[in-house]
Amino acid sequence: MTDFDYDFVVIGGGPAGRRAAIQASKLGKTVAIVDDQKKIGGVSVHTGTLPSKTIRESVLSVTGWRDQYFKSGRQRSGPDVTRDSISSRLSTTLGDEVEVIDSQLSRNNIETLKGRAKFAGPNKLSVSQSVQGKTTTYTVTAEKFLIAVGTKPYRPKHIPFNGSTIVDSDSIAANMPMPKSIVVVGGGVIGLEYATIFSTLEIPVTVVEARENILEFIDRDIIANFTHQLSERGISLRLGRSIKTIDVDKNGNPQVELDDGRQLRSEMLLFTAGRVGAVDKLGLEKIGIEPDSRGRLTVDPETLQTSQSHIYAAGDIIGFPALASTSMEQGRLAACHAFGHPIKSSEHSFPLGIYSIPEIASIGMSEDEARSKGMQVEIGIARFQETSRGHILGNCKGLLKCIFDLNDRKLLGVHIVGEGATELIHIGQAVLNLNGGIDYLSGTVFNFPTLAEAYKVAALDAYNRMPQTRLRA
Ligand SMILES: Cc1cc2nc3c(=O)[nH]c(=O)nc-3n(C[C@H](O)[C@H](O)[C@H](O)COP(=O)(O)OP(=O)(O)OC[C@H]3O[C@@H](n4cnc5c(N)ncnc54)[C@H](O)[C@@H]3O)c2cc1C
Ligand SMILES: NC(=O)c1ccc[n+]([C@@H]2O[C@H](COP(=O)([O-])OP(=O)(O)OC[C@H]3O[C@@H](n4cnc5c(N)ncnc54)[C@H](O)[C@@H]3O)[C@@H](O)[C@H]2O)c1
Repeated sequence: MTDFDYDFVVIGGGPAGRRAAIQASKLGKTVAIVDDQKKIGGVSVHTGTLPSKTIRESVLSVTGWRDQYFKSGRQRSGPDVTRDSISSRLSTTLGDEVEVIDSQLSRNNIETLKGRAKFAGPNKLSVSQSVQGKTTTYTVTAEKFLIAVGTKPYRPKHIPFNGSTIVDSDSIAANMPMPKSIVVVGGGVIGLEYATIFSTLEIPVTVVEARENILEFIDRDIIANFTHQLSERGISLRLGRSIKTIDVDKNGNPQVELDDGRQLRSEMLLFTAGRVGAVDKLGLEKIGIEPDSRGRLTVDPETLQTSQSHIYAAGDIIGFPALASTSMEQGRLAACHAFGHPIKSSEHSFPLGIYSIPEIASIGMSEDEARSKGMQVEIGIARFQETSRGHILGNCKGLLKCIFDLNDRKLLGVHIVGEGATELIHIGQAVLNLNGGIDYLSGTVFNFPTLAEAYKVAALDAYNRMPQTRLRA
């Protein structure tokens, strides 16, 4: 048998890589993670999930957003106070997170190798690290590998990124700007999360989205409520519009020309039109693996093996759904398969959570999807204003929508917009995945006063409209 330095080497210290490494170590394997950043954690900890959610929480707190209903106006803090508050919260939150990760890895005897990994052969990586301008390179061998290198912002060549007035989401996470106005190009998840954060700071926001609708994977009633809330706040949505040119004027301010000839001017432009796999200089040609045009890798969805059976891939690099939550589970599945403990990937629906202001969350089928499959459905809707908790919070604009199968009374989908949506969705997730339905939700007792009570209100709403013959005696 060939001697390798490690049983398993993971490239990338994000959620997929870390979960895989810990799982392999629990199975008694020798494991190393190679990561090219100063601190472990990946996009999730340093430029993506955690920074954006921490900035959001900080902005909600500094603006008194959650209390606005009871106050005559919103709190106004100067940009310096806001920026200081964000940066101190970011430094504490991310610092704590890195400490926990470091401790988990060391408790599990996982070695962390700092540097950029590149395949030098089927079982060989070269790792290069630059310290004070001097690059050192060494070789590491392993029996099996996981590619969990994640993604980076898509930066087309014709966009004049300059790191100050024309930026991507990495720049925002590194240094939260306070522009006087902002244009966000790309009304996807990242664009809308940041657009609503800026708007909460009372910064005028215009979102340009090439498609006719935003977030097409979310139920349309939820999007109607969401876009209504955005327009009430003055966020301008330019849907079905693409960018003709983006330039900077003599003051360095972005100037956008849309395909209909309209001009948009602002102090800053955030470009969030998707992400691409971080596969450049990974030496994939040395191992016969070819990425697609967006740098993503194809794997067997059951085993997470690439075309080379000893090389696995997981996380954002394999594409949809590209979430921290699903990446972790993919990493675990890959490690279990690699070391003889295959587990079946869950057939259960997973939730989506969008941390815009207000939040959106969703699980299962949308109404359109169920109807397009020819299913007979009944819909139950609860507005947060129908719950006492909504009144106590002064936050009544939320909506919870349940979709039930009219024939077997089972829950098919839940869609929520409003405070707490990303937490509330897990009640729907449990009921849906355990095959529950309208009888459970309408007959169960929820704590009072809670927003969770909206599930009961929605279930009763649907129940009252169901044809009598289908109602249980
Ligand atoms: C702004 C933003 C907000 C987000 N919010 C959410 C959210 O709220 N909820 C959610 O579930 N998901 C969210 N995501 C998505 C989430 O961050 C990703 O799904 C997750 O980070 C993917 O994890 P990963 O393990 O694939 O790799 P990543 O977290 O991308 O980490 C990959 C690591 O590998 C390193 N690397 C790359 N190439 C090499 C190489 N050759 N050698 C060594 N190291 C290398 C990278 O530098 C990085 O450290 C968000 C993403 C962004 C950008
Ligand atoms: N809460 C969460 O779970 C969360 C939060 C942020 C990011 N993420 C992850 O990050 C990934 C990337 O997010 P994203 O928002 O960058 O990508 P995305 O693919 O979700 O959205 C990009 C949007 O930009 C639009 N677009 C593309 N080119 C355009 C152009 N030239 N002009 C105008 N619009 C254009 C697309 O139509 C699309 O709606 C997501 O798919 C998601 O997996 C998740």
